[in-house]
Amino acid sequence: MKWMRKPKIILVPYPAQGHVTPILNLASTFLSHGFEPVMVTPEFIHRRFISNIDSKSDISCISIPDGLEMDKPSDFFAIEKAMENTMPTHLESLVQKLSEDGEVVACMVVDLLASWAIGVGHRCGVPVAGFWPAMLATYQLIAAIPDMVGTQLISDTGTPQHPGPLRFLPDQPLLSTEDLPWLIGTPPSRKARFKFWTRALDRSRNLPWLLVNSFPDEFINHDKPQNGALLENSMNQPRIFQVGSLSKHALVKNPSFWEEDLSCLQWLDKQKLNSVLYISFGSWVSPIGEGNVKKLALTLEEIGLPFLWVLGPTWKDGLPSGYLERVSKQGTVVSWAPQHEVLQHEAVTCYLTHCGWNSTMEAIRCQKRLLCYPVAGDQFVNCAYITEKWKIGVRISGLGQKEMERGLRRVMDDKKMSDRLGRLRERTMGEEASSVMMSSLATFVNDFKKQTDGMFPTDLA
Ligand SMILES: O=c1ccn([C@@H]2O[C@H](COP(=O)(O)OP(=O)(O)O[C@H]3O[C@H](CO)[C@@H](O)[C@H](O)[C@H]3O)[C@@H](O)[C@H]2O)c(=O)[nH]1
Repeated sequence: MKWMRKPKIILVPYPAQGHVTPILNLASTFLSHGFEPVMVTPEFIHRRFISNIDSKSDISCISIPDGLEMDKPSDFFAIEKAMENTMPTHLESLVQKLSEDGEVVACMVVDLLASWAIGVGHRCGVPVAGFWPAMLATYQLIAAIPDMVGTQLISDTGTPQHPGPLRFLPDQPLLSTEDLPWLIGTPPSRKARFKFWTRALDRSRNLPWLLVNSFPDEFINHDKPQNGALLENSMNQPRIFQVGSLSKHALVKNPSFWEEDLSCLQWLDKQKLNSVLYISFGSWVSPIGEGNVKKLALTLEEIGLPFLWVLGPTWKDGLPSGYLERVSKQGTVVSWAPQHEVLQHEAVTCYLTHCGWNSTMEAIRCQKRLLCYPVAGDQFVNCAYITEKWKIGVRISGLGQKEMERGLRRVMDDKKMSDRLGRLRERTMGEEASSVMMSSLATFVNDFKKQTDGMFPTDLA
C-alpha cells in the first residue's frame, strides 16, 4: 500500500516561551526525516503565538482546550491544574481522531514539564520520547532527587538539610543548597513544585529516550558507550540524545508570545560598536521584583552606559517617575525584543541575563559576554556553568551601582573571554558538534522506527 501522507510526530511543550521555542526548533529537524511535526499547545498559548508562525510552514500547530479563564493571567499552579485535569482527555481524543482518519502517529515528543502527556501516549499505543528544554546538568539534578533524599541531602519534601555550597553531582560546579530548581517562592509553593518534579520524574523514568536541548559534550562520560546516545539505559534512565543546537533559526520564525518591538534595532543602529548593555530576564518566572526594577533603573542612570532593557508593561509601571524621559538619550526600554537579532547586533557588548537556558545558548551563538543575575529554577545551575566552567560571564550579587560596576569591569576586562566564547560556540554548534547531533537524531529516529515496525510507509522507513 502506498501511503500518501507523512507519518506525524506530535510534540507537546510546557506552555511557556522558553519551551515552545526549542521544541519548535526540534520539530523542524524532523522534517528532513520525512515526518510531519504537529505541535500541540493549550489554547491560551496557541492564541498568542500562532500569528507569528509562518502559515506556509510544514509544521502544524494545533490547540486543545485548557479550561483556563480567557485574559486572566495564569500562574504556574493554574497551568499545572489545566495540564493535569483538562488537557489529557483532549489530547487523547485528538490522537484517536488522527488514527481514525488514517493518519500514522509515529511518536510523541513530550516536554518533561508537560509529563501529563506521557500517559496519553501510552494509552494510545504511541511511542513516547521525553524532551528536556534545558541543560543535561539540570536534568541530572532532578533525576538525582531519590538519591538526594536517600542520603538526606534534602528532606522528602525537597527542603535542603545542609546549608552552604555543595557539589551535587560529580564534575558539576558547586551549588548552594538554595539553588535547587524547585526552591521558588514560599515554603508551600516550594513543596508543591518539588511534588511537580517528583511526579515528572516518576512518569518519565521508564521512557526509552530523552531528547535534550543541549550539545554533545556538555557532559562527558568516557565510560559510557557513545553511539549517538550519551547515557545508556543502564540505570533505568532514558537513552539521552543531545540535539539542542541542531535547530536552524532560519527554518522556524520565532514563535514569539509577544509582539517584538523592532524599533530597538533602529536604536541599536545608531549606537557605537560594542557599547550597549542588553538586559532581559526572560519570560517565565516573574523577573526580579519591583524593588529591584527601581534599583536597576537608578544604577543604569548612574553608570551612564547605553542600555537596551526588555521590561514587560506591568514592570515598566514600577520605574521611577519621569525615568524614561530622563534616560531617553542614554537607553531604551521595550516590552519584548527580537532577541536573536539584538544579540547579533554589533552595538551590543554584554548581556545582563537571568541565565535562562535558551538565552544562554543564543548568547553563545552570538558571542556575547554575560553578566549573570539568576532568579529561579535552573538558572543557578546554568549560571554556575557560565561563570565557573566555561568562564564566559560573571555573576553579580545585586543590582546596585557597586555590584554592577564591579561585574561590568570584570566581564569587560577579561581579555580571554572572547576566545573562550569562540571555542565554546565551536564546541556547541560548530561543524563537528552539528554532525554528532545529526547522527544522534538519526539514531533516535531509527530506534523508534524499529519499535514501530510495519507502521511506516516503505518509502519512508
Ligand atoms: O525580549 C525578549 C526576551 C526573550 N526572548 C526569547 O525568549 C526566550 C527566553 O528563553 P529562556 O532564556 O530560556 O528564558 P525563560 O523564558 O525564562 O525560560 C524558562 O525555560 C527555560 C528552559 O527550560 C529555563 O532555562 C528558564 O530558566 C525558564 O525561566 C529566548 O529564546 C529569547 O530569545 C525574546 O524573543 N524577546
